[in-house]
Amino acid sequence: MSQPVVNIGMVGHVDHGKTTLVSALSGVWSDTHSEELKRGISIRLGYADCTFYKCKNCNEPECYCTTSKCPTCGGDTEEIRTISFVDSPGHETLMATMLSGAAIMDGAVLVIAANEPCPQPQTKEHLMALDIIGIKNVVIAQNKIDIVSREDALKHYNQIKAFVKGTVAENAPIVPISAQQKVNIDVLIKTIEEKIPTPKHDLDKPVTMFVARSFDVNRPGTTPAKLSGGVIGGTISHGKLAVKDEIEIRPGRRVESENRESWVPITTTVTRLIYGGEAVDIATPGGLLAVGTKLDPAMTKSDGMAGQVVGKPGTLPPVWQKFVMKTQLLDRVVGVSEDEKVKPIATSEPLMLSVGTSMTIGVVTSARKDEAEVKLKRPVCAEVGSRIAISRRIGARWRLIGVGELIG
Ligand SMILES: Nc1nc2c(ncn2[C@@H]2O[C@H](COP(=O)(O)OP(=O)(O)OP(=O)(O)O)[C@@H](O)[C@H]2O)c(=O)[nH]1
Repeated sequence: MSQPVVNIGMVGHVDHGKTTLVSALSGVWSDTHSEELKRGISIRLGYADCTFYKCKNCNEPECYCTTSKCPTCGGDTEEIRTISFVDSPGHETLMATMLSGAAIMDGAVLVIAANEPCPQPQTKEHLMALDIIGIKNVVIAQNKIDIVSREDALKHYNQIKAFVKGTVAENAPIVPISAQQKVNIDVLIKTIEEKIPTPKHDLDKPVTMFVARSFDVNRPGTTPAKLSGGVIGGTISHGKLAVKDEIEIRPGRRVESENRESWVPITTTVTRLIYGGEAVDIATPGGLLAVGTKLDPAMTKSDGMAGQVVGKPGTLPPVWQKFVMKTQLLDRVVGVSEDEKVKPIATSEPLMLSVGTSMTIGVVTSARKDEAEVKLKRPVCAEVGSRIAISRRIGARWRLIGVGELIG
């Protein structure tokens, strides 16, 4: 397997088949967290790498697969590219996790099960999140066609068409599949190849990596072999990282002294770089990377470092404890059964802000017409101009209400 070059998100309503599809494409379960197995829903972001191949013999019709020998004719294939799938949870309470995953997606597969009317609430909410974060390359997988009649599948297809009208997915191709029975997976691969290109990466800029997960080395089954020390997982957005590099992690760790808190950047050394279980000496953008470090595993366990940003010392963007953002609110709150109107942002209200892979609560200290000043519970490391997904607590849940831009 070569190094992955693109991250593709699996998004959509709970139980519509995202994890099953990642498994059908990659041959592995993207997440085997014990709590998730018990509850039967994805709780954290799942990851899996998958190499796509094209058969050299079966040209009519073109044959795509995930194995180096063609499953149809047994002939040789050529490798196209390796993809990292980011499997997001579809449950409504886990929207923040979905948003932090969306920050590292270059494109997305919106999975919509054909045996339920479309749209379901998180089908809407996830599509809106892609729109807000600016993910334009979307493919729709109309899943579970094995359990509906042809007539119902067509009716459902038309529901999808009506639902995506006027959204970022208006022209997204819709591929009917069965992830469980592995039907039409080759067509889905071909469509992903056509619709979700590899982004252009700048290798000359100083390296920036967004941390989406982190582990201690003791988590069974998931930590690549031969790693010691704390492991951070995420994606490089530009630049390169090499084994033995000195790195800085920001905002870093919280320090409290004389009742005042501050955040101190962490420095450490890269000991291993691993893509999909394989060690490399140099890591480049695209794909999900595990970085072995000399950090104390207690710091990295249970996603403790998620939301941090990694770079060479002295090169990372500023850390903000408060900032002003330009805001643009949605007309209606999506993701609830009855859409309701979005009220303006008010002074003193808490908002959940997703900036890159970081999620933080920001209390509004001043609300103006299209701007809000917020004081953050946890600081973020971000460039001026970064996009911010804004959620508000409505009932018992955080709901996406708009998008912001960090202006200073
Ligand atoms: N009949 C049928 N069942 C499917 C298909 N794909 C998935 N399923 C089943 O649907 C259920 C949910 O599948 P998951 O892959 O866990 O769904 P998910 O979207 O990842 O769920 P969350 O991550 O919790 O939101 C499981 O019982 C799967 O076996 C399919 O193509 N056909």
